[in-house]
Amino acid sequence: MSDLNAIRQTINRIDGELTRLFAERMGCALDVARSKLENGGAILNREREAAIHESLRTRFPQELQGAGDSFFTTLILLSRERQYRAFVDAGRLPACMSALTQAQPKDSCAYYGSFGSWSHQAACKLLPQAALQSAVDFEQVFRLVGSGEVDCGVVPIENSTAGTVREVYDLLLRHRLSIVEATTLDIEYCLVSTGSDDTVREVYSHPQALSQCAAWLKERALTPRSCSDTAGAAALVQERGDPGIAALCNRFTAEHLALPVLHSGIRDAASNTTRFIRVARSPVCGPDADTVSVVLHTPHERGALAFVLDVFRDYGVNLLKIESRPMPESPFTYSFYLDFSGSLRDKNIQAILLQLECELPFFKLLGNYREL
Ligand SMILES: C=C(O[C@@H]1C=C(C(=O)O)C=C[C@H]1O)C(=O)O
Repeated sequence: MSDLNAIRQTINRIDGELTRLFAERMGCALDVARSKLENGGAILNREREAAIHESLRTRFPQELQGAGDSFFTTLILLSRERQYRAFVDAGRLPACMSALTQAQPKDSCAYYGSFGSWSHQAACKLLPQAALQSAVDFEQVFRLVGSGEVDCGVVPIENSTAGTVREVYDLLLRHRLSIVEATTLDIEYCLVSTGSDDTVREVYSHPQALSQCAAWLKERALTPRSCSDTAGAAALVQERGDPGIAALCNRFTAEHLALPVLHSGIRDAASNTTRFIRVARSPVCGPDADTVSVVLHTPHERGALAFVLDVFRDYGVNLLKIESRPMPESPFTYSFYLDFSGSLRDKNIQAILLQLECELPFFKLLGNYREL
């Protein structure tokens, strides 16, 4: 036991020396940052880092080379993070913030689906005063906003039961739109039909709605049939007047079309919510914005994603979501979509954006917004 105490005392002494050396090295990093600010130059210098690693590797005993390399990788990462903070303190803001606008019009808004769809409901909640316009698919919402025909658009991005709306993520990457607001709706469905429980065999709705009620439908041996959106499905049921078919739609649509409701409150999970985003042509950073969304590519090398996660840990930023999508033009490589807590007004967030923007092969700010 006394041996253990003695060893721990030695460890404490070493930690003390390391602490002093660490602070001294970080001070040097700050001096380097000041020099780079004065004379120009990027913070990341891969050649210099490779040379440091190379020269130190041979100085570690064989069995410590891997750990030693990781130790210096972390040390140098902390040194660069210190420098990005110094850059931000000196007024160097990330390029992705240059497009930020204070306010933008929101008089007109396109939403996905027919009148009465969940996206329509979300648009009514976010913009009760705006002139709303229906769009046949997600892409059309993005096109209407991008071309300036409408000020903004509302689309679903994620459901707590069925998961991510993948097409919307892909559109966010392809189009130059920003997320400016988000909201969640509690989702449950009505089964509407001109027939009855005895006659209905097929149920029409949007694939997401069908998947959120898949068990309910299966239990009753009802065949799911996909169509463009929930409100469109209800309109189809009304048009056809076929007692063999029904639709899953929201109560607003059922009442609007005055369709008989055979069942209500339908959803497989006890809680079922969908998040919607409002997209516009330029990013904003309102005083109450608390969520940042970005999309990035990492190099195809060992530890590339771990680097991104380490950066978030080091800056003390809380990651809310990470989603990956394949990049069809380069098979088996991925775009990563990250949501995290924070505001672009915060210097810590500015520094993390500056670092990711400078150090990754691709980085795009998708928006800074608040969930209403
Ligand atoms: C300190 C510098 O900046 C960065 C950090 C390094 C480090 O901490 O050793 C090395 C190279 C750069 O990526 C530098 O350029 O020397």
